[in-house]
Amino acid sequence: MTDSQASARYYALIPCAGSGSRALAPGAMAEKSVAKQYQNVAGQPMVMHTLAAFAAVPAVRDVLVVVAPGDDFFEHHSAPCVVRDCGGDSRARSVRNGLHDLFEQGARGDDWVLVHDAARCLVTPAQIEALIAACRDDAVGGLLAHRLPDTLKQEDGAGRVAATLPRADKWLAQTPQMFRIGLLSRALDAALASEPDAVTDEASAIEALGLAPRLVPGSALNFKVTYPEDFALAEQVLRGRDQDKP
Ligand SMILES: Nc1ccn([C@@H]2O[C@H](COP(=O)(O)OP(=O)(O)OP(=O)(O)O)[C@@H](O)[C@H]2O)c(=O)n1
Ligand SMILES: C[C@](O)(CO)[C@H](O)COP(=O)(O)O
Repeated sequence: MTDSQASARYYALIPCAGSGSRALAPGAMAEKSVAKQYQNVAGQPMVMHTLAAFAAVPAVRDVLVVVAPGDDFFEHHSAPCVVRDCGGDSRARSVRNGLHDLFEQGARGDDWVLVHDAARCLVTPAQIEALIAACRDDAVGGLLAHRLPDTLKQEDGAGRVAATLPRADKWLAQTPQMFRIGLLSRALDAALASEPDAVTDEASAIEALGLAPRLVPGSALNFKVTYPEDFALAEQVLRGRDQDKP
């Protein structure tokens, strides 16, 4: 093990500044709805489950949650994290702003950051630890991902199938995504300056530098709560885990 591997520090950064527009029930008004990540799932606001998973990973020294400007949720909820209201108008901008904050807190460029969606509340400590174990000696870093389980269709633009695509090499990107803070910060700055709409996750910014992040098998259950029906599924999984506890 090199000196830098031995002294590596791991931060978690949780982008939590979205609104969850796709999660609204039909007819619901966005301005009257609680943001998706704060809705109750299995007895707690969704983000609290996410934070509990990271709090159970001893390697993670600090968790930074990036919320939208003016968001006062954490003034009423106590959680083991630092909260900054530097969220941006896209996920990538929220993450980039959070990385700047980590530097201000004393993080170094060669420290690792695990970026994880607040809305991916089913992640487990074991999955986070598996990602760290797989990437800690990697020159680039990597992400949890899930092999595509279904046949993949391309649409013709009119609601019909244009083609069936090969899927053996296709994965669904999940989070956490783990990269060195300095590298990720440079990658996001460059991606946001050139193709801001294409940078939907951290790995895509790293890929744009010509690097190949490692794919680490996650789980179908580490899904992002995105659509209205996802809440019930997340609730069932979390309640099932509670029942399994001794
Ligand atoms: N400007 C934004 C947009 C999203 N996120 C966060 O990024 C994660 C993944 O985003 P997703 O859930 O896909 O996006 P939302 O914007 O919340 O939902 P939607 O696209 O349906 O409006 C979420 O934890 C969300 O809070 C963020 O921090 N800043
Ligand atoms: C980062 C991400 O969770 C990977 O699947 C996802 O891309 C975030 O959601 P979005 O809809 O792209 O904002």
